Amino acid sequence: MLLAIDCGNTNTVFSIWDGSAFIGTWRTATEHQRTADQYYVWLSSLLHFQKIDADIDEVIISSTVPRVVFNLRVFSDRYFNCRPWVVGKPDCKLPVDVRVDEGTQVGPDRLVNTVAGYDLYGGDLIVVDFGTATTFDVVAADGAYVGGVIAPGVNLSLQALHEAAAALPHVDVTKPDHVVGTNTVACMQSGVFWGYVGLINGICDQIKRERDRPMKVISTGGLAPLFQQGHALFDHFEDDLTMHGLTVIHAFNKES
Ligand SMILES: Nc1ncnc2c1ncn2[C@@H]1O[C@H](COP(=O)(O)OP(=O)(O)O)[C@@H](O)[C@H]1O
Ligand SMILES: CC(C)(COP(=O)(O)O)[C@@H](O)C(=O)NCCC(=O)O
Ligand SMILES: [K+]
Repeated sequence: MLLAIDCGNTNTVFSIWDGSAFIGTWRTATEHQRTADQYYVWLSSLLHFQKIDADIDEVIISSTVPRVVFNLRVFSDRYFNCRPWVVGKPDCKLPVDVRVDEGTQVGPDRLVNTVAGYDLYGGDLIVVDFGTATTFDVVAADGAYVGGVIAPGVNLSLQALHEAAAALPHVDVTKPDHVVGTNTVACMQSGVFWGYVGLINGICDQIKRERDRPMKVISTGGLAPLFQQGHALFDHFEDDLTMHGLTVIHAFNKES
């Protein structure tokens, strides 16, 4: 069975793929100090608790945090006796072209999202991922990754307001009832929520105009449904887009 690991700047997600379905998914905070043994204690106790009998013999990793990869490699080697595929490394091939400026290290999560989006919906896509950062990834008609947009993440924007302004509290993102807020929290929520709706609309429109063709917009990440509510911002929402992409890349590397 395949263990797929998607390590973002905030959270790391582990999923086990039995060849036709994910039999379990678990999320932990991303901490580069975590050792191989700590990962194993955490994962094996969850498997035990949920009575999942997983015979893991392959591992694939996408990590936006380079420092965690070393311990995840040791984890794969020590506990599953395998060398993991690591997206972005030369021995992990991608089924699509990457057409960006020479020397650019595209975030592996963005490449994985591209592969997943193309596999599910074909080309001419914009994939929006609400992570620590909000990324827009553009997929050409032939599936190639041709660049995108990196915007500050939703929670990051709220946190930056709180940290930079003495009188602004920490608030969670939510859809406010009105655009015009009548208290501090409502004003902040409005700025971030409606600011983001404008950002998403504006960037997707500009991309479509720049590429001069209709494109589908696919969203993923925990906060995507919040923005979808009542607004036709996205054509489709895919909860586990990155995990799907990891299984596609794994299958491609096994075949070739
Ligand atoms: N369902 C959700 N509701 C509210 N916040 C969420 C939800 N899912 C994720 N988040 C928040 O969105 C941010 C990005 O999360 P995540 O997608 O795990 O980022 P990354 O992939 O960069 O690690 C985090 O601050 C996280 O707490
Ligand atoms: C843009 C990102 C920070 C997004 O990471 P995430 O929000 O998923 O943690 C990550 O994809 C990254 O570090 N990219 C490298 C630069 C690039 O993609 O061009
Ligand atoms: K991500």
